[in-house]
Amino acid sequence: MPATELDTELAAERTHLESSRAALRRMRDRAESLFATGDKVAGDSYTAEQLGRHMARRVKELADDPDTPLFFGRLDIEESAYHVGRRHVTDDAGEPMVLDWRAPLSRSFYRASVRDPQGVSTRRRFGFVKGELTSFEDEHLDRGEELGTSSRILTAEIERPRVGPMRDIVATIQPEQDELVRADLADSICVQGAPGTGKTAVGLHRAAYLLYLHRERLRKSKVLIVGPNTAFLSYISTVLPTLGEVEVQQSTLDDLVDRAPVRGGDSVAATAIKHDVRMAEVLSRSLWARIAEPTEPIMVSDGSYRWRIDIEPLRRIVDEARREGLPYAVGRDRVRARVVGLLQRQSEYRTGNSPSDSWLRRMSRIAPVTEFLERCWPAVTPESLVVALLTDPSTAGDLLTGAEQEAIRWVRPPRTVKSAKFSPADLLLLDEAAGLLERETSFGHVVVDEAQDLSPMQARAIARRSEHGSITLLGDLAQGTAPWATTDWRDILVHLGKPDAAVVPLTVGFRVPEVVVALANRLLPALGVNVPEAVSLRRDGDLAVIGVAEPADLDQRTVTEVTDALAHEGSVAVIAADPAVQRLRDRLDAAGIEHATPGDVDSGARVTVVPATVVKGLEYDHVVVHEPADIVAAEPKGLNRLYVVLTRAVTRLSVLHSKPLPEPLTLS
Ligand SMILES: Nc1ncnc2c1ncn2[C@@H]1O[C@H](COP(=O)(O)OP(=O)(O)OP(=O)(O)O)[C@@H](O)[C@H]1O
Repeated sequence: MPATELDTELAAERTHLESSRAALRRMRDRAESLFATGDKVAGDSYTAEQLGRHMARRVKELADDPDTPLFFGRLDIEESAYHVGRRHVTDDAGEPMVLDWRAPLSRSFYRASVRDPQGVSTRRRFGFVKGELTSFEDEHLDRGEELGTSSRILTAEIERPRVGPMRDIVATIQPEQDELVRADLADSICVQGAPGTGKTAVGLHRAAYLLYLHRERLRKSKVLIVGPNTAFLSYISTVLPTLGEVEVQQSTLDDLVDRAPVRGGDSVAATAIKHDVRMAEVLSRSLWARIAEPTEPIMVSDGSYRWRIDIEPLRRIVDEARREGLPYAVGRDRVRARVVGLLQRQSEYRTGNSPSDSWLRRMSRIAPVTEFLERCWPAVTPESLVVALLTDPSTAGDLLTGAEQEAIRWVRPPRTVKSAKFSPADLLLLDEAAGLLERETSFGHVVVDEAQDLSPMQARAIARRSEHGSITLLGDLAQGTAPWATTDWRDILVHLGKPDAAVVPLTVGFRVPEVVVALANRLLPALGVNVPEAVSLRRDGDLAVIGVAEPADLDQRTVTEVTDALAHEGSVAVIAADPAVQRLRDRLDAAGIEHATPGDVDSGARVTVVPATVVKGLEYDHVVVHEPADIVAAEPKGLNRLYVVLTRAVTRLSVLHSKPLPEPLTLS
C-alpha cells in the first residue's frame, strides 16, 4: 500500500476508534442513568435489587480502559467491514460498530485461512501503543496471502516485556487455541500442553466465551476456576475482568474444600494414603455400615391414642431407602418422613381427620421416632465420620493394609469431634464425607489449571462440583510435582467423572525462547512421561549457565545477576529452593534492591523472589535460577520441579550453580 493511502486508511481507522469510544461512552451513560432510576421503575424492592445488580454489572462491563484498544481487528466480508474487539459497541441506532470477539461472526477472525476463507477477503490486525492505534497489517485471503505465526503484530505481542499480572490474548488467539476456546459447553476437554503453550490463557478465554454464549444459564449455575495457589490466582485475576467478565469464582483447591480450620499435619505416608482413591471407599463403607436392621417396633403415645409400627414395615422402609441410592442424610430424612407417614395413616384411620402440620412436626421429632432413627440410620456429620475413622482406622478392613491403618491412626485422638485437629489432607476426607451425606451443588462449568497435580481425592472433590456441568482440564504431565501426579490423563479423567473427555495437545510455545526450551527439554526423557515437546515461536532470548567455584559466593553472584538483569526492560525473578529464599531476600535488601513476593501483583518492584514450589504457571522476563541441584534434591519429583522452574523465562534465563548440575541437564 502506498504511504499516502496507508496514512488515509490509518486516519479512517482512528476516526472509527474515536467514534466507537464515543458510542461506548453513550452506552455507559445510558446504563448509568437507568441504574440511577432503576429503583423508581421497579415494582418492589426485590426487583429493584435485582435490577440494580444487573445495571451495576452492565455499567462495569461498559467501562472503557483507555490503555486497552477497543478493537484489534477487522474483517472485510463482501462489501462490509466488521471491527472485532473486546465487547459489542453499537451506535445510537443499534448498528454494530465493534463486534464482540465471541460473536459467531468474529470466529472467522481467528479461523479464516487461505484454504478456508469463510467469506473473508481481508483480515486486518491493528497495532496499538497504549491504546493509540499506530499501525495495521493486512492479510488478503482472497489473494492467497496469509501470515500465520509470522504476523509482526503477533510477534510483538509475544515478545513484549511482561510486567504485572497476566493479560488477555484476545487479539492473537491462534486457530488451534480458538478451537478449544469455542468448544461446546457440553464438551469436557483436557488440554495437554507443554510450558507456555497458552493453556491458562485458553482456559480463561473459554470461561469468558461460555459466559457470553450461555449468559443466563451460567449466571445461575456459575463458572469456577481452580488454580494451584493464591499467587497463581492473583496473577490471573485481572484477565476475566478485562474481558468484561466479573462474576467468575476463582479458588485454590485447598479453599474449595475448607470446611474446617487446618490445625494439624500429617506424615508423608499418611498424606499419600489420605489422597488415595481407596479412602473414598473406606469412608463410604464406614458410613453405610452404621445402618442397622430394625429390631423393635415403634410405639408412640399420642394423647389418648397409641400408634405402633411393626418391625417388618420398618425393615421395608430402611431397605427401600438404601436401595434408592440417595446421599446418606437425604436417605435419613426420607426414612423419617415415611415413618411419620405411617403414623399419619393410622391417625387418619382412627380419627377420620387429616392431622395438622404441627402434629406432623411433633411426630417427626417425637422420642420413639428419633430413637429408632438413631438406632437404624443414625445422624452423622462429616466431622464425626472422619474423626471415628482416624481414631480407629481398623474400620477400613481389608481396604487398607495394617501398616496403612497405623500410618493414619491418630496418636492422640481428640476428646470431642469439635476439638479435632484436622490436617490439610483431612479436609479432603471431610469433603468426601460431606459428599456422601448430601449432594454438592454443581457448577455449570469448571476450569482446572495445573491439573496434572490432582490427586484422586482432589479430582473427586472437583467431580462433585461439576457433576451436572462440564470441565476444562489444563495441564502438562511433565510438570507434575505432587507425589501422586499421574502419567496418564485418563486416570484423572476417570476420577473426575468425565472418562470420555478428549485429550487435546497444544505444542506451540509462546513464552519460552528456543534456547531455553532446548535446555529444559533435556530433562524430558528423565521425567517418565510421554508428552509432545514444545516448539517455541521465539527465536530470540538468551541462556547463561554460570558455574560459581566457591559455594559461599553463590548468593552474592545471584544478586549481581539480578542487578545486571535490571538494566533490561521487564520483570526479574529469582527462583530458588524454598530454604534459600529468605537468605536471598536478605541479600537483596542489603544490596538495596526492592523486591516482591509472588502474588503481590500490585507491587511496583520489578524483582520477585519465588520459592520453587509456588512458581507454577507464572512467568518473568528474566529468570535467575539459584542452585538447580538444591531444587531437585528438595522433593521426590525434584526433576519435574526443575523443569517447571526452567520454563518460566520469557526472554532470558540465567542458571547459577556451585554444585554440579543435575545429570540430565549436562547431557547435550
Ligand atoms: N495466542 C497467543 N498470543 C499471544 N500470546 C500468547 C498466546 N497464547 C499464549 N500466549 C502467552 O504465552 C504465555 C504463556 O501462556 P500460558 O501461561 O497460558 O501458558 P501455559 O501453557 O499455561 O504455561 P504453563 O504450562 O507454563 O503454565 C503468556 O504470556 C500468554 O499470554
